[in-house]
Amino acid sequence: MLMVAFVTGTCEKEMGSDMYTPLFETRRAKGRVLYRLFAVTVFTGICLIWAYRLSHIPRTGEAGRWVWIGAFGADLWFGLYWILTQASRWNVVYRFTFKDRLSNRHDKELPGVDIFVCTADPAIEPPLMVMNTILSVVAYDYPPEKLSVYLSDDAGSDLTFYALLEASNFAKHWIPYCKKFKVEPRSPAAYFSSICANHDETGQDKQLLAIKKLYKEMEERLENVVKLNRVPDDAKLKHKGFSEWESYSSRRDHGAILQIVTDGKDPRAVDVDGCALPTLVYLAREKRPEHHHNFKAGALNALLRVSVNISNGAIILTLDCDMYSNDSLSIRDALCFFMDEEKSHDIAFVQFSMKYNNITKNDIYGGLLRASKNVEFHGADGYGGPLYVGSCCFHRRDALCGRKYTKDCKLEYKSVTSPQRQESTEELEERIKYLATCTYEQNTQWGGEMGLKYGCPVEDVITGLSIKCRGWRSVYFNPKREGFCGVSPTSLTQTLVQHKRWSEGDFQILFSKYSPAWYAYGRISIGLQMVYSCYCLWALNCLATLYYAIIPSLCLLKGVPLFPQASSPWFLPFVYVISAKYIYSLAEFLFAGGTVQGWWNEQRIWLYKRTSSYLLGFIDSILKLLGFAESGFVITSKIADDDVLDRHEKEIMEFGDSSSMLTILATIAMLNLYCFVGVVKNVIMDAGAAADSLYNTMPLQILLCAVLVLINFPLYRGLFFRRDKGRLPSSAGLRAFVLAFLACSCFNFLH
Ligand SMILES: O=c1ccn([C@@H]2O[C@H](COP(=O)(O)OP(=O)(O)O[C@H]3O[C@H](CO)[C@@H](O)[C@H](O)[C@H]3O)[C@@H](O)[C@H]2O)c(=O)[nH]1
Ligand SMILES: [Mn+2]
Repeated sequence: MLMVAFVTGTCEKEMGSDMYTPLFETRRAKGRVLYRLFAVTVFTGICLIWAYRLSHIPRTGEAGRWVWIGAFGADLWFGLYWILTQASRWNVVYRFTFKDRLSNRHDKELPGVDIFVCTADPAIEPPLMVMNTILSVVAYDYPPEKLSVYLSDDAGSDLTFYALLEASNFAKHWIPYCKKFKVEPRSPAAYFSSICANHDETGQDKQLLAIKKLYKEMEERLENVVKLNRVPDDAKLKHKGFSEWESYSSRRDHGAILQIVTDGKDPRAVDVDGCALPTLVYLAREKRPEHHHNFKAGALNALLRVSVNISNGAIILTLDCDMYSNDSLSIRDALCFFMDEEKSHDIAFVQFSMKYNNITKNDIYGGLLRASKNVEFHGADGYGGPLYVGSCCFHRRDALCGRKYTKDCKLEYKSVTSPQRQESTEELEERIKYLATCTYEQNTQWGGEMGLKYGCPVEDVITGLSIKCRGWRSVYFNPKREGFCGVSPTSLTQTLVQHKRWSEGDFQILFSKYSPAWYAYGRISIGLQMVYSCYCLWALNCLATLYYAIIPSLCLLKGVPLFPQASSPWFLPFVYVISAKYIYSLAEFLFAGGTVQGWWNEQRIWLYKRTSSYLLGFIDSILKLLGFAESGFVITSKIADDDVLDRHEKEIMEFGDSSSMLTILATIAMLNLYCFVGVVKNVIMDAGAAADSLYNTMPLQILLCAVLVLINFPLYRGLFFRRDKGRLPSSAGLRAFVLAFLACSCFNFLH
């Protein structure tokens, strides 16, 4: 193994082709045996807890029988769910690429790569941000004649088109600059802010100033256009493409607009140094009120069809508009997985990890999902591959379009040439526009067996699963320097809304044709079935979590014990399982580069997501199953006011507008505060013996209630002590008071 690792690309060539050296390597995580032993001890603890619950059910007529049965249900659920999560930790693997070998062996015959960037609303996805993403990918270190970038604009906005024209002009300066100075990252905004921070402007000073000036001018123009909400007339006259907007009536009602902004096949398309430019295409598919547009999945499918006729890249990268490339060599990394002579033939997609440039030190909204990024996806990789999460993922075109895996599925990049063309760019645009019309997909397999799946708010996860069910594998690549960098939500409401969409979508997959629970059986490994089930069951977690966040505290106030006494031997498994689980999760978090405060914040966010987003996601899914609701796609906003950003920097929780989700969270927080204060009051009034017996009979309930009060601290602060705009709205607070009071009274009345 070591030997192979040290053979460099050049040696390889000299040794001849009979000596195969892989383009990538897979290493198993260390300490797996230790982890498995640990997991077995926790499992034993869980079994003991189940045994305790079953053997101590109060008899009919005795107090607390129903709450006990409920607690058994919750413990059973948590135990079973914990077992499912073990699949993500049982078989962790890491991947490493050898890009120098790729260059030595394949540099002359690299496949075409098509990059799809999606945007949907210039008001919450600022064109300047989108253009930074576009510029970061047109500047990839890859032969320009093999690189094509497509922007799908679901808003069909001439502002975005204008921005793309501006970006294409700026690219003529930016690409040569990046290549000359080996710039990283290649999103101009990110690059400029990174060098400001480092004060490292030696050597290239003059050119840096020049390119920065060009960028600032572009930035100003784009910001002006957005502010005025219209494109200046002189710009409209300069490019014939704007005439397409003459028949445009609204973002939900317009014809297909296809504009090849830079045609890589045109010899005049060169940068300031005279080098060829990558192809750059703008597409706003047709939208009509009477046709459902299927959100991002519909947009990507239109791009899949249109791009066949323009560049037909064998490899496709899908990107959200807020995820810029952070490493100009990522395409080459991905190709190491697709072009290895022996191990690549069944790899359908390579999901890259991503980082976020707006996450604060202690990550108050848990946006990083550290465990998923650094452990669970590696674990999924060990069983056949990670989920496709929509962005930062390289696909084989044929697999994404519905091809089944068979033994002869080696990537045929040499025979897939980009279409030869006799016609002019305009003629081509006119000829293939119909591929992006509303009616094109009628009576076809698109959205079903072909392309991205329709009807699910997480089109990405279900599409990835269906690809796997057709026999393919995927790979998770999490390099030291992340390949992509994006924006994470900066308010609690946004985080909760995003997770509602995810949990709802994942839950629906469980009941879809591609259910990981039954359809996938025999098609993917059992380990991977478990991994997928974990995500699909996020929503259902709401029930047991709500139970734990409410009932034990109410019982505490009433003096009904739900857990063993401190002196009982049954106390031990509870203490062991709880501490083992949390100490392990803290260790995992710290190991993945987090802080203790960050871990605490993440626990809070899990509680909030489970009790609000997942609950509503669960309810909506049931309504949808019964045919009462339709699934939507609430786009996450990528902008925020200055004072919101300021609070974000200071890690002050931003509650935002009064949504039903905030009311639920506030109700639970109030209820626990009420119970806790009630218990403290009783202890103080009774003093002595009463307090002692309380500590002995209900230590775990006291602990649970205290932790719930402690973890809700930012919420009490937002309700009682803050005056800024990001505080918890008093309407939500008022509703929470009433609801918490009602809950306590009802419980008192029933028991
Ligand atoms: O009708 C739509 C709605 C959204 N989008 C685009 O989809 C992307 C993701 O939308 P966003 O609001 O940022 O959602 P996120 O929750 O951040 O997205 C995650 O979750 C989605 C599935 O719910 C995946 O599609 C994304 O790739 C994944 O990053 C953005 O580029 C949007 O422009 C469209 O193109 N058309
Ligand atoms: Mn996003």
